[in-house]
Amino acid sequence: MVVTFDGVTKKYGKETALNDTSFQFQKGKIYGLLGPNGSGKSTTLKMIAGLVLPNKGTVTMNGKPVTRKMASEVAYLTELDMFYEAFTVEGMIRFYASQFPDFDTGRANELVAFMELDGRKKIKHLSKGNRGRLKLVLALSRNTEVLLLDEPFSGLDPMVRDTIVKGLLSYIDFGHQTVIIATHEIDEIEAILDEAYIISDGEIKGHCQVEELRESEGLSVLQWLKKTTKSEGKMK
Ligand SMILES: Nc1ncnc2c1ncn2[C@@H]1O[C@H](COP(=O)(O)OP(=O)(O)OP(=O)(O)O)[C@@H](O)[C@H]1O
Repeated sequence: MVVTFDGVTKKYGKETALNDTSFQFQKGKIYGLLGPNGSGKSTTLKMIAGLVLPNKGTVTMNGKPVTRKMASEVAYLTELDMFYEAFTVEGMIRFYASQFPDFDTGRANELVAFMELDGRKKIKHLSKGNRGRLKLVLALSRNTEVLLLDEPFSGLDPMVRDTIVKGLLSYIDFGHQTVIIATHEIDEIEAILDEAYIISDGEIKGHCQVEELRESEGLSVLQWLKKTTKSEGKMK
């Protein structure tokens, strides 16, 4: 699935989240969406998921405009709704299986074991980090053409982040899925990214092919980000 932003502006009242922005995400690649707080990363993901519509310009998937009805081709990792607090982890997996025909219950159970989650625990009794793990289980168990991960590692113990990030790779459908990860945890995901965009003040300030950046400029993504934005203090 090719996702294209063409001259997109999104305003929330007087606040401009995206300002006449054009960029593209290609099929089968993993993208990092980087930038300071409030730069428009979450808004970008919400627009692909059809949860927020542009004031100007178009967001398309394979040339078709994204509509408010969340496209079935998109899995969007977001906060778990209060509605689910009384569900157990296993109950949540059953619920997702009933809601999404593309949901792979076998993979979800594997991921629950990989993430060392207790399937019988209620969501309201999970720690923040374990809620984060459950959200990843749910997002990675969908067989969608687009996978959107908004701060997927927030709340995760830094000791296990690395293992989890590496483990994620085995659950991403390479060549088929377009994966977009909005994050400040650049060090952790650097190894899995194909490309990255820097977004700041609602505008694209940089785009790189990660391997090329390493080979031709000898820069890590974090170094490139710092060089491009010259605003290290803004990053976590
Ligand atoms: N529902 C909303 N109502 C009003 N303003 C909003 C809303 N959502 C986002 N904004 C504003 O739009 C701008 C972009 O926000 P967005 O959440 O997309 O940024 P972000 O890059 O994801 O930030 P962070 O890294 O802090 O999560 C910010 O100025 C934010 O305050």
